[in-house]
Amino acid sequence: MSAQPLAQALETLKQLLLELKRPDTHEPLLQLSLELTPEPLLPWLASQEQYPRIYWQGREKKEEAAAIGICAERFFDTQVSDHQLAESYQRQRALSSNPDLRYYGGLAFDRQVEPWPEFGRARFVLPRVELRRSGNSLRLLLNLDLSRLDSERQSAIATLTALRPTHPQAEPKINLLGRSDIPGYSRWQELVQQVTHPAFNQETPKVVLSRQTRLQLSENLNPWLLLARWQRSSPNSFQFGFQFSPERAFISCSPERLYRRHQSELFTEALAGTTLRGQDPEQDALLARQLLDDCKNSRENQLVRQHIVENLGPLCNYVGAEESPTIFKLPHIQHLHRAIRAELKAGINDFQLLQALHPTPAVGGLPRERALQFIRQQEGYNRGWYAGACGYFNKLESEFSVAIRSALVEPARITLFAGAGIVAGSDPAAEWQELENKLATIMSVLRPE
Ligand SMILES: C=C(O[C@@H]1C=C(C(=O)O)C=C[C@H]1O)C(=O)O
Ligand SMILES: [Mg+2]
Repeated sequence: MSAQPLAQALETLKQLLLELKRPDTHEPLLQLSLELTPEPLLPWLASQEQYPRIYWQGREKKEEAAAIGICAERFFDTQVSDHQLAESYQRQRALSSNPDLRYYGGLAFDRQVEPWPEFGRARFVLPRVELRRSGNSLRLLLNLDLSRLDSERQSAIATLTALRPTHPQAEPKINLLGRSDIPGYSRWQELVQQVTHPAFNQETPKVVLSRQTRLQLSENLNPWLLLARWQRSSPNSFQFGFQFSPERAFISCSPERLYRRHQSELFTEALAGTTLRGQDPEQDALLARQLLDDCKNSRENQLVRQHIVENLGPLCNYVGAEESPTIFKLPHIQHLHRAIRAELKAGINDFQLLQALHPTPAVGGLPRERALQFIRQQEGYNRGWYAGACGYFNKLESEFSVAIRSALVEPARITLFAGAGIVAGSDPAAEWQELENKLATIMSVLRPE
C-alpha cells in the first residue's frame, strides 16, 4: 500500500482491526504497519491528549519515534534486584522475533533509592501506537497482544479514535519567577573539598557531583513544545522524552551514548572533560587544544575509558578503545571523547550490558559503589531519571543514551540537572562554573535574548 496521510491511515487501520482474524502464528504479539506521508513528530505529540507519550531521536537523526499508549509494559516501582530485571527482560524479549517491536523506557540513576513517581526504578513500554521515521520514510505502527485479541481490538480502536491531528500551538511564553539550587554553592564547596581530599581521593578517585536547579514559572509548559525548541539548538545529541501523566514529563537533549548494539556489535564511548566554546574559530581551537592538554580533564575521561573497557571485557570477544581523545563540540561547550567498539560474546543480552555499563564513571564515579554511596548520602536531592539510562531495545538492536542535559517538567515549574566529574585537581568554583556552562543551552531556550 502506498503512503497515505495520517488521518486516512488511522481510518484504514481501524477498518483492518475490525476485520482482523486471529493469525495462525505462535507469536504472542502482532504489529500492524502502514506507510505515511511525512509529518513532523514533536508537534503531533504535543497535540495529543493520551498517556504515556514517548519521544526518541537518535544522535545521527536517522531515526525518530513518537509513541502513545501501552500495549505491554514492565514497571518496577519498588525494590527490584538486577536478577529480577534480567529475568523480566529475557521474558519480554523472548515474546517476539519481530525486529520492529521496540520497548522504550529507562532506568533510574540509582535503583537503590526511592524512585520518582510514575517513572519508577525502571520502566519500559511497548507502545500501542507509534509513528516511526527511518530516513525519509514514516510509518504508523500498532502493537497488539494476541493472547487477548478481543479486548486488544477494542482498546486499540479507542486509542486510535482519541488521537488528535496536529494543531498549531502558540510558542510557550516563559516567565522565570525564581530559582533554587540543591546543593547550593557553599555546600558544593564542602562536597568538592571532601571528594578531592587526598585520603578520600586515594580510595575514590572520581565522584560525579551534581545539582538540581528548580525554576518557578508563571505558567505551565508543554514539555513537547519545549523539547522541540531545545532540539533545534542541540545538534549532536540524542533527544528524548517520557510522560506518563499530566503531572510530570522528563525531557533530554543528551550528547552521551551509553551504547548502541546491532546484534553482537557494540558501540559505546567515554565522554567526559569539559570546556567552553570560543567566541571565534581561533579561540575555539585554542580552548580545544587546552582541553586536550589539561591533566584534570584527561583524568576525568581516562577513568571512564578504563572502567568501560574493564567492565566490558568479560562480556566480549573483543574490546577496542581510542588511545587518545578527540573533541566533541556542542553549541556552548566542548568535551573530550573516546569511541569504544566491542564484539559481544554469544548470548549476552541488553540487561547484562546495562548492568555492566550503567552508571559509568561519566555520571557516577569510581569505584562505582563507593561513589554511589557518597552521592546517596551527601548530594541532598534525588536524581530520579537524571543520569539514568534511556532508550529502546529489541532482539536485534538497541540504543541507550545517558540522560544528562535533562529536565523534569511539572506544573508551573521546571527542574534542570547538571553534574561535573570531581577528580584530584578539581576546584570548587571552576566546577560550579562548569555546571552553569552545561545549563547554557537549555537556559538560552528558556530565556531567549
Ligand atoms: C554529569 C554530566 O556530564 C558529564 C560530566 C562531564 C564533565 O565533568 O566534564 C562531561 C560530560 C559528562 O560525562 C552532566 O552534564 O550532568
Ligand atoms: Mg568536568
